[in-house]
Amino acid sequence: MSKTYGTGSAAVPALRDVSVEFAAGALTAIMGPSGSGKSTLLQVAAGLDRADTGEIVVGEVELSRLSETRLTLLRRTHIGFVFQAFNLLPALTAEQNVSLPLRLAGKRPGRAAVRDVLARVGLADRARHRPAEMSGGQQQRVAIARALVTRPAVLFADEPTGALDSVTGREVLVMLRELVDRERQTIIMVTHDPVAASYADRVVFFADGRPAGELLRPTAEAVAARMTGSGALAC
Ligand SMILES: Nc1ncnc2c1ncn2[C@@H]1O[C@H](COP(=O)(O)OP(=O)(O)OP(=O)(O)O)[C@@H](O)[C@H]1O
Repeated sequence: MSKTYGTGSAAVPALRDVSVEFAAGALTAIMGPSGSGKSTLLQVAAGLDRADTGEIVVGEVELSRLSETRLTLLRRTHIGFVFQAFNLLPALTAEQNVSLPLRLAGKRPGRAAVRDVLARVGLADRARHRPAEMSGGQQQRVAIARALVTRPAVLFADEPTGALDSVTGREVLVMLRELVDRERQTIIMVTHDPVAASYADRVVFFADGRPAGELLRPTAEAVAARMTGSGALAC
């Protein structure tokens, strides 16, 4: 797929003839310098934005042929998205924030299902708390629970630990890893942090709007070496 922002002399090619696959049931990290196209890839792959050319296939469904209405429906049911800024509604409790996607999809959220997903992210005892009453790590876990409540095929996460200190960030990463190991949840995560990337099964490096190498079963050291250029032989 390709994606260019703007036109004429203001055109910025963000993705250039990208061809990349992400395995189901695995945690994949995407890394690369600022402006290399990571967020654009995530937005396009999640159906939040459209590619100019090419195909995006999630499971069996090809997104680029879908109408806006069908794409919105598919996003609500098959795709979860977590952002760096947790984007929770401050007036709502954890439970109410988590049930929001079900309400938007016109479903009546069952309390048991909502409690279950909060338990899966380790927040069974925080259901009645509002975001301001929780730590950053807990708020991000509520955001992840909200993304998981529709049981999406893919969870996309754009720098999910970017706003967290290293200890709470670690808790979120352990939880993402457990979702993959225990439930075979498919997760695709953009990160700048080699430690965060080391929780992944595979790291795909982006440069100038294209994949530029990968590491399997990465260690933080190997990722850092690859990013500074000294690990060119490692990928
Ligand atoms: N809405 C937009 N309008 C115009 N150009 C954009 C827009 N969004 C991104 N770009 C440009 O597209 C290119 C890729 O941006 P993108 O945000 O995907 O990179 P990134 O790798 O996620 O960067 P970062 O690590 O800084 O978040 C950059 O040159 C950026 O300036």
